[in-house]
Amino acid sequence: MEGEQVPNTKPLSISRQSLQRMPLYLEHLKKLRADGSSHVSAAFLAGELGLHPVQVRKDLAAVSKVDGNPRIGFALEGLIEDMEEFLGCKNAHEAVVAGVGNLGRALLSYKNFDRYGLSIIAGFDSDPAVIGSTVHGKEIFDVSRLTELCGRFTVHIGIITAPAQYAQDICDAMVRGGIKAIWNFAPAHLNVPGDVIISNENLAASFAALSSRLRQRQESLCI
Ligand SMILES: NC(=O)c1ccc[n+]([C@@H]2O[C@H](COP(=O)([O-])OP(=O)(O)OC[C@H]3O[C@@H](n4cnc5c(N)ncnc54)[C@H](O)[C@@H]3O)[C@@H](O)[C@H]2O)c1
Repeated sequence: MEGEQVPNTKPLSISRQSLQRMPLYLEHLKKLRADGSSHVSAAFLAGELGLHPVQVRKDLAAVSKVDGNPRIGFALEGLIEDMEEFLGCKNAHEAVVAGVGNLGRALLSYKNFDRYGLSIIAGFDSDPAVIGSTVHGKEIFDVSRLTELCGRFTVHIGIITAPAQYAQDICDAMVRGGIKAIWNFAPAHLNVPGDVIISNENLAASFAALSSRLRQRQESLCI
C-alpha cells in the first residue's frame, strides 16, 4: 500500500484507490485486445476483476473521453490509449535506485516498469562489494556520487531502498541532485522541500489491510 506525504502533494482529482486500479485495468484491457476483442463493457470488466460495475464505470469515466455504447461497451483501442496517456506510459521517466540489496535489485531487474514509462537507469550503494557491479545491465555507483550523477543524468525520480537510518541523507543528496519525486520504500518519514513529491511504499501496511479484511470475513462467517 502506498502513502503520500500530504504537505508536498497537490490534491488529486481522482482517489488513490482509483489510481491504483488503473494499471490493473490497463493490463486487462491489453489482454482482451490481444485475445481479439474490440469492445468491453464496464460490467464485463468488473466481473473479470472482481470489482463493482459502478466503480469501474466511474474509474473509466475519470480517465477516458471514450463513450461506452450501451449495447457493446467501450471501444478498447481508444480506452487503452486514454489510459496510457493518463498513466504517463508514453513519457519515459528515468530513475535511480539507492540501496542495491534485495529490494533494490528486484526493482532494477523488473522488466515491466517500462510499460508504465519508468526506466531505472542506475543504482547507488555504499558497499564496496556492490559498487562497480551491474544489475540487469545497470551500473551500481558509490552513493557518495549520488548528487553529482543525478545532476549529470538529469533524472527526476529517485527510489530509496536502503536501510531507514540512511534514508534522509540519501533523500537530501537526491534533492540536491535535482530529483523531484521520491519513491520511498524505507520505513522512515522523509523531510523534503515543497516542490518535491514523496510516495511512501509499505508492503506491511498492505498486508495489514488484507489481514483485517480476512478477520472481518471470518468473524462474519462465525455469526
Ligand atoms: N516498503 C516495503 O514494503 C519494504 C519491503 C521490504 C523492504 N523494505 C525496506 O527497504 C530497505 C531495503 O530492504 P532490503 O531487504 O533490500 O535490505 P538489504 O539489506 O538487502 O539492502 C540494503 C542495501 O542498502 C545498502 N546501503 C546501506 N547503507 C546505504 C547508504 N547509506 N546508501 C546507499 N545504500 C546503502 C546496503 O549496502 C544494501 O545493499 C529497508 O529500508 C527495508 O526496511 C521496504
